Amino acid sequence: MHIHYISEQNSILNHFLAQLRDVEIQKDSMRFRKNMERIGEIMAYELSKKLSYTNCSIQTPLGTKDTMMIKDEVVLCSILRAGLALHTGFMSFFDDAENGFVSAARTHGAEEILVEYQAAPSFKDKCLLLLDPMLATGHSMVAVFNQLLQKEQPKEIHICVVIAAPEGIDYLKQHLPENIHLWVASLYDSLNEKKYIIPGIGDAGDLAYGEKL
Ligand SMILES: O=P(O)(O)OC[C@H]1O[C@H](OP(=O)(O)OP(=O)(O)O)[C@H](O)[C@@H]1O
Ligand SMILES: O=c1cc[nH]c(=O)[nH]1
Ligand SMILES: [Mg+2]
Repeated sequence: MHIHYISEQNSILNHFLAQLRDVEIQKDSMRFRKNMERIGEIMAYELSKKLSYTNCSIQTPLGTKDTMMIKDEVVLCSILRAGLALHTGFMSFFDDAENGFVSAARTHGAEEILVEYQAAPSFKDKCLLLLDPMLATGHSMVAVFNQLLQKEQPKEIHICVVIAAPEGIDYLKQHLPENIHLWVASLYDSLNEKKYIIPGIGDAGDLAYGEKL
């Protein structure tokens, strides 16, 4: 698995991650969602550098300009609920991408994952970006991956998360194909006995959309 950390170099990304984590600032759910979006935009830009490109000729009013454009179609697929705000950020940059949504709820202390709702286009021979801000045990991501790829295979796969625990990264390494990319925005988080990421941010879905019953 190719792992890309996008905050190894200091940048304004530090501020957006800090605001996600800040126990006071995160109480403003609009700002929380906006920060997820802005992190999604930064990650989308960094990821775009690793895609395949092909030469296209652009007609201007005064002539033509050869321009390298992204070669493959992109499909953005996020994991409900927390993935939605990250999805908006990616969509703002990959604005001609098709979009898919899959639900995943951790039950019984993250030992079981309930994958129910799935609405996704074909991603055969396309570049599939799987989006979820949190990678704790990795069980949700692997459950969704297996469910999505039951019938067809994409040309390439990029898993995009904001905050990852080492246990989650190891779990993906054990259960997913070698030739996928994992993009991570934060560094140096771990996992507690309740399978929450420490210091983490708390419950991303609840912070973005309200506490679920
Ligand atoms: O790596 P894992 O141990 O599977 O944990 C990560 C998952 O947990 C959270 O979802 P949750 O089940 O809280 O649903 P929500 O996003 O609707 O809050 C988060 O959004 C991830 O999908
Ligand atoms: O810390 C965590 C772990 C899983 N899901 C979350 O939303 N937060
Ligand atoms: Mg949650």
